[in-house]
Amino acid sequence: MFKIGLTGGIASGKSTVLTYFKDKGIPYIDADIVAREVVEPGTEGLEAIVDAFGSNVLHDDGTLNREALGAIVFHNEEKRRQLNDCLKEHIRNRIMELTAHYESNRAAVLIYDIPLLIEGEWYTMMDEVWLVYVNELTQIERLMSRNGFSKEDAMARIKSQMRLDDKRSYADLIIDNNGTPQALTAKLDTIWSDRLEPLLQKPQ
Ligand SMILES: CC(C)(COP(=O)(O)OP(=O)(O)OC[C@H]1O[C@@H](n2cnc3c(N)ncnc32)[C@H](O)[C@@H]1O)[C@@H](O)C(=O)NCCC(=O)NCCS
Ligand SMILES: Nc1ncnc2c1ncn2[C@@H]1O[C@H](COP(=O)(O)OP(=O)(O)OP(=O)(O)O)[C@@H](O)[C@H]1O
Repeated sequence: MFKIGLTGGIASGKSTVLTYFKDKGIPYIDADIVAREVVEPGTEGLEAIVDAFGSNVLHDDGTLNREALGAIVFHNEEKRRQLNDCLKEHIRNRIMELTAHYESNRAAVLIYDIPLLIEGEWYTMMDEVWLVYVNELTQIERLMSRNGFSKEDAMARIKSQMRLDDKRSYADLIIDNNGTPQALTAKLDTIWSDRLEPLLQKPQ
């Protein structure tokens, strides 16, 4: 199974790229979805968060108050590390479990959408790393408009990740997403026919 690690920075366009390949029927693992699963009520992940941050990061119904936790961790490096420590093992276990599932289903290709692929050293288990790249100005604008964040909040989230420029040297393929959605689709059409279709046609 050929493993592709799709990464980028917050709001650089990973989900948009993933949607293109999902629509083609390629199996995928979305780390943001996994990160939500491991904090559902009753999980060890949520328990660890409450131990570390207190019950004021919960809604009245016991679910995680993501806004409250985000406001803490994206403005405080140490708290963010603490959160990562609470969840990293649970996220890793679930991703490895899903990987085993796709291996046993004899998938030819698996795409991993992992925002912290480089920071979390996931790139070492990938056959290729694909980086969805935008310049910082575009990233700030798209993040502000998608999430309704102030410039300060957008910057705080961007600064909590490795600079996109520093991620470039880890990438086997850089997908520049500074242009229009149509320009992105044209690039993905080429990647599909030049890189993915040949992998899918290889005998298993
Ligand atoms: C802090 C939380 C509750 C905020 O939730 P919120 O709904 O506002 O954001 P969401 O989960 O949709 O994440 C949006 C983006 O933020 C970035 N991000 C998330 N967590 C982190 C982190 N710990 N460090 C740096 N960037 C992060 C990613 O680019 C992600 O795509 C949430 O992000 C979280 O639980 N983070 C810890 C888990 C994690 O590390 N996830 C990253 C995927 S492995
Ligand atoms: N080429 C483009 N032109 C204009 N807007 C775009 C383009 N590509 C993506 N967007 C928009 O930018 C925002 C961020 O894109 P997307 O959600 O795909 O990023 P992401 O990297 O998955 O973000 P996150 O790390 O937060 O999950 C979305 O609102 C999306 O619709």
